[in-house]
Amino acid sequence: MVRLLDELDAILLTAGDNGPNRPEFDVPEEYSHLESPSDVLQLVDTPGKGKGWTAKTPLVAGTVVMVSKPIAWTMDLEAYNDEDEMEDEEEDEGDEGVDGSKSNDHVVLRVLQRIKENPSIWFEQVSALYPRDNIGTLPTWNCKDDNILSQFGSLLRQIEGIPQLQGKSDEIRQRLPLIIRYNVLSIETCSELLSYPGPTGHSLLGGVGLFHLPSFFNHSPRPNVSRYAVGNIMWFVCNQDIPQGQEVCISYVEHDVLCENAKRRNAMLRMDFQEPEDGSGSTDHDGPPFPVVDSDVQMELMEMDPFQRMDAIDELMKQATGEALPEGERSEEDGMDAGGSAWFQCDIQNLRILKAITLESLGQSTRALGLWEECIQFSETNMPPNDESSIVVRVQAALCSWDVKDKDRARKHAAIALNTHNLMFGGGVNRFRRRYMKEFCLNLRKNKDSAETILWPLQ
Ligand SMILES: C[S@@+](CC[C@H](N)C(=O)[O-])C[C@H]1O[C@@H](n2cnc3c(N)ncnc32)[C@H](O)[C@@H]1O
Repeated sequence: MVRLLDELDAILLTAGDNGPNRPEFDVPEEYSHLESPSDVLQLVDTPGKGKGWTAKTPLVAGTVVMVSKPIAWTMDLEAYNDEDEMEDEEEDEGDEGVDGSKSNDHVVLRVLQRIKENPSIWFEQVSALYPRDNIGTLPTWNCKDDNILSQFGSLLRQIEGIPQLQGKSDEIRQRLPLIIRYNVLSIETCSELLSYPGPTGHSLLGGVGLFHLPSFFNHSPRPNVSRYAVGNIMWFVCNQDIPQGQEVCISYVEHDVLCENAKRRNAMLRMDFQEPEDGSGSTDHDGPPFPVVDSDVQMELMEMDPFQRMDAIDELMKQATGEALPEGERSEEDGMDAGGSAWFQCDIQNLRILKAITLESLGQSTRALGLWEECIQFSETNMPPNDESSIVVRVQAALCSWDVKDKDRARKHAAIALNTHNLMFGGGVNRFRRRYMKEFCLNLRKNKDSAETILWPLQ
């Protein structure tokens, strides 16, 4: 994994004007037996859910159950030419609910290209994926890009001419876009990006892909498997002990929205099935339909001078917690008394992170430490067990504690961060230090004595 991370950094360093090249890795040899995980997982049919993976044997937390590379994938950068286009489409998607994204449309073409080159991909992998029947009951593909539609038509005509695929083009035309829609997984390298957005992070390499066996993971709002990617390779790891026979699920939505009520989770899921209501939906206040403090807002805030940023964060925090209305929605009468605006909890968490970073850069490390510890509390209460987000904030809490000379506290946070990381990602302190290298370099702390070499000494 360290080698792959180094290669990713090299790809980013040599990126040209059109962005970085696609990282195309093979599953590392030590994990290749997990491309087909028949020793640990079993496919079963569950009424109402279709096929899904279950544990074939008892699985302990930290077990890697599958490692996979996509049949085909696209980086978002390749699919979207400019930001405006991406924003316009997000608005459209909100209205129409079931429309595919442009990245998905690119994956449709890439999978079709792969089927053309190697027809067995259709027969042995893609055609086995959901939806397999009753496709007439599902919303049809709504591709708005004429160029993609014409390439799709042209590839289908070429496919019709391939002897093994003769008579298949109608089925492929109808099913493939739906297969992509219901099975693609987002690919983001390492969620430590949560605390490290920006042009030198790995966000440029993000995209979506169609995977074969991972497509049989069903969704749960309480997933017992977490996933992470390095380049185009995806790891699936048990985040808790799983008894034999229990269903093994991932979350189709980002972990940081899992603590929202079922109504909001369902809106984020945008699938043809709904998670059952959990009783919390009815108390929803009018809040934004999607999280607000995304990576663009975070970058915008980080570009401000720290004092100005503190004011902006405090103002957003008030809006997020319902103490104030967003700018433009205030009137003389209601002033700041908006009441219950109910933003997403992950927005509040992101604002806490940004505020802690800002306070530390202003030398107010004791106040920052309080916020880092609130972040830990939030992650550990609301995210799936052993979530990477809690490791990220523990790393910061350890470094911040060291800065305020609370060495015991620093060692405690450091040990928990390393142990959790080792459970979910393996590789001991070397891999840990490689993955958090950029976090260590954040230029926040007055104490520049490389606390990381003391807190996480190489063995
Ligand atoms: C990626 S596929 C998962 C594998 C699928 N069950 C199959 O039979 O191939 C996604 C589809 O599985 C079904 N699904 C996944 N999680 C579900 C859940 N928690 N409840 C009901 N259906 C679910 C939905 O039909 C969804 O569109």
